[in-house]
Amino acid sequence: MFTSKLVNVVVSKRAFSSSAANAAKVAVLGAAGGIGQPLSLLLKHNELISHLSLFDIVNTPGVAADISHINTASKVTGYVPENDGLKLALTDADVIVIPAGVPRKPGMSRDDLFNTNAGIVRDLATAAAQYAPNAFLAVISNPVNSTVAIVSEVFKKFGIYDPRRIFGVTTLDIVRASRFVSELKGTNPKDEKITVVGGHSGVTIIPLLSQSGHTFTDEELKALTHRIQFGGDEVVKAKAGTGSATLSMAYAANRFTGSLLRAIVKGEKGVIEPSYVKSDLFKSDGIEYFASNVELSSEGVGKVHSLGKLSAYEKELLSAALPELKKNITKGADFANN
Ligand SMILES: NC(=O)C1=CN([C@@H]2O[C@H](COP(=O)(O)OP(=O)(O)OC[C@H]3O[C@@H](n4cnc5c(N)ncnc54)[C@H](O)[C@@H]3O)[C@@H](O)[C@H]2O)C=CC1
Ligand SMILES: O=C([O-])CC(=O)C(=O)O
Repeated sequence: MFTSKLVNVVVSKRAFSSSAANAAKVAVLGAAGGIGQPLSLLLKHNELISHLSLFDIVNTPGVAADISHINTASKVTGYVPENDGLKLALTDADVIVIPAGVPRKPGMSRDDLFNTNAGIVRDLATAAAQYAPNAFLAVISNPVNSTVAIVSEVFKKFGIYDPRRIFGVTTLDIVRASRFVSELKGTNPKDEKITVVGGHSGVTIIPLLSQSGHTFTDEELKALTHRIQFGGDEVVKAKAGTGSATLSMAYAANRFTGSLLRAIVKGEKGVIEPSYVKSDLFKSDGIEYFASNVELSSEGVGKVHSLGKLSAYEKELLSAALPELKKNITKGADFANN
């Protein structure tokens, strides 16, 4: 009796992680940056994380030492490239979150970051493929519409591609949308469930406000849609050359990572987190990745939800988004394959 109980415990504990029984090793790449630091701070509070592994090209030992004093159970380690730092940071990681790369300055588009960030993401994805081929990977680095394609192509080259494990983090668009709608309607943003689909830049961000349960005048609809699509620009402008959204992004990435961990570590069902993933929704238009509501499972992407009924206005937004999205995806895939 006693022995068999013990065996059961051991078996169920082994079912999940390579690094710990019922908690995960999470690696943050770009952990000393504007997003990386507050994100790591928030992740330190997550009891589903046993080991928080922080990597950046600079300053990570200090960030890790600082965060490691917080009295939650997880272990925190910090690495820089010297002495096999990236390999050590990634080995046995269950989840990899990537906020590495340069942010926008006023006047730039997310695509203007491609020249710098594409190479950074390709190199980090290459290391992930080598040292943590079974990990789930969440890309924050912009342009997300392209960087997800880069990671996917790198993983294909290594023969380890599993589209259920790769996510572009678009949570901030949903966070903003619920906040902006609540400001207009005088509601609690926590109660607002606004669906945002497409990609993560300008016109590729498509809020489905017709599904929000609210009614809007045409003027309100246009203003809200524009604000959700260009919310990132508001922050870039206000920060006046010192960067883009970091704190709200850390909040959003923490929410996304937390949802993913609930699905993959605890096997929780019905966790829906919108994200930019391999999707068949617009396959016939030649579009490989698309953000929509995604039901997470123990394998990562479970069910990709379809868009539901769109208004005439939303159909127009979709028509404007698809060609841009296709261009961004092709650019990323071509980069990784050349
Ligand atoms: N998906 C989204 O919704 C959002 C994405 N972003 C994007 O996130 C990225 C990071 O933004 P911030 O944290 O504000 O920038 P940041 O410049 O403050 O931090 C970036 C960090 O990446 C590090 N880094 C650079 N090359 C690296 C490499 N090869 N390996 C590891 N680390 C490396 C830098 O040392 C730095 O600490 C940007 O591309 C930005 O556009 C920002 C906000 C929202
Ligand atoms: O606007 C930017 O460059 C950063 C970003 O992706 C966002 O805030 O949504």
